[in-house]
Amino acid sequence: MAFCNLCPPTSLLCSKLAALQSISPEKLKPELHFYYPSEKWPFRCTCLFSSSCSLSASCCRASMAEATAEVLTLRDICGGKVPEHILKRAEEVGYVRPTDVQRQSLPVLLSGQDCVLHAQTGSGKTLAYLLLIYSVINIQRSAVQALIVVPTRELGMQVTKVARMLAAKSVESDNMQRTYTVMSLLDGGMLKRHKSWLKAEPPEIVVATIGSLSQMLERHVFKLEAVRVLVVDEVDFMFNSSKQVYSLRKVLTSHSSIERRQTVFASASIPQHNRFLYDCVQHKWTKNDVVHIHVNPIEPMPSHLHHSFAICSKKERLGVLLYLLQKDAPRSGIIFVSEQSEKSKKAGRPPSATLLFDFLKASYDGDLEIILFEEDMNFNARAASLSDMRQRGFLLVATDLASRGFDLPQTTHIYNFDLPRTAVDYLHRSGRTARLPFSADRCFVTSLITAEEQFVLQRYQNELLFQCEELILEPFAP
Ligand SMILES: Nc1ncnc2c1ncn2[C@@H]1O[C@H](COP(=O)(O)OP(=O)(O)OP(=O)(O)O)[C@@H](O)[C@H]1O
Repeated sequence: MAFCNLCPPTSLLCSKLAALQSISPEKLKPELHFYYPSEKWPFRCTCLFSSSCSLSASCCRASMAEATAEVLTLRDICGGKVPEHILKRAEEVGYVRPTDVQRQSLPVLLSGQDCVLHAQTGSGKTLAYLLLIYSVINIQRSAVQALIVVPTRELGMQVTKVARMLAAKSVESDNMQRTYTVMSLLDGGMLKRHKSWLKAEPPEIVVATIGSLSQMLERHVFKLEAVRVLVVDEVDFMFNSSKQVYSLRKVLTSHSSIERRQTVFASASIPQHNRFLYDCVQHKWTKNDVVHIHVNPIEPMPSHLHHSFAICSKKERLGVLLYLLQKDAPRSGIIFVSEQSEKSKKAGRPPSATLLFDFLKASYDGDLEIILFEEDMNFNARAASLSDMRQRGFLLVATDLASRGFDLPQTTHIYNFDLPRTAVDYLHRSGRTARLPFSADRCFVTSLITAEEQFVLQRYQNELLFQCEELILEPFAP
């Protein structure tokens, strides 16, 4: 039985399936028979992930996903490549079974190829790229070896937390106990202190917002020459942001080179992804053979989300929201409000998030803590809000600043008090709920819209392929 060394899961899968007599070929998808047609099934499978494989890679992956879903663990996929203490720690915190994106991407990532991870919100992309990072860094080398670029301070804090949690156990190296160090280089942070730290004892992993990272690179505080993995999370947002795109391009092409590093881009939304992949190669953001791991392309939204809308006038909205909060009794919820316009700022009006927050403070009589999170708050106030959210049930009033990257798995309800500006924003707001990968519990997204906005919501439904049900509010009169 010869297996391609690029596809360790294949050999494992075969031996596991062989051992597990209970799984018969009939239980698997028909495409799989095509690859395993012989009587000796499953021993004929060889190089499903190999680049020399003549069969369609995506087809292979889809079939593999079906089969591996039943038997493989994260340890099966990563064992021998990701250090044992990291895998143990992952298991201790409950990461045993791989999610779809982890199952499909890890073999490719661990084989060293550049990747675009394109999978639903809450699908576990962070763990996928962190396991890759821990598989390549060398604890004996004192240099920044992995860099994760994120769009916001809050997402950076979260990624840092997961990275540190995985590296919590120390390893023995040169007769010393060492742990991997993870530095967060985030806007609003103590850059002076970080500067000394970077010079004295460079961490193996840096998680950075592009503003702070660029400052450090321009001042030659550190270089990216030893970086072996470069991840850009929420990549579509970063390339779309006029403030971030210039610096990001510089990091990708001037400060480091594709030849020396493995590049990973991640997001739940990559509009016009074929064009993006073309640009990746053309602009040398990735190598030519970058792999697009697209999980659930025909279902961009998590399936156990229930979407609804209530039609009401702008004046009625506060009353309707209060009514819905009482009726739904969320475990925790996020209420999204539009960002304040420049015109309204100039006129000296308070942001609508603050107005709604004040209203709920005065009128909501449920058990949840009302918390505010918006652009105008300083970084300390934002951090305080985040820590409040982690401690008890909450109703968070937020702008789209909270629509990407926040991982608060206890959130059961999302309310769009203002309709998001784009379908992509709708997707990311909705993705702040349904964040327990193996749970079938239903979570809810409700939009409060005027009759005129109904066609906008319909457009989002067409684009994101989901159904939205109308809530009939009668006999309630807000
Ligand atoms: N293998 C796993 N087993 C159990 N839970 C997991 C696993 N992988 C990830 N999770 C959990 O799933 C949740 C979502 O993961 P993560 O934040 O990585 O999603 P994401 O794909 O980056 O989402 P987004 O695009 O919204 O940022 C987290 O709470 C994480 O702890």
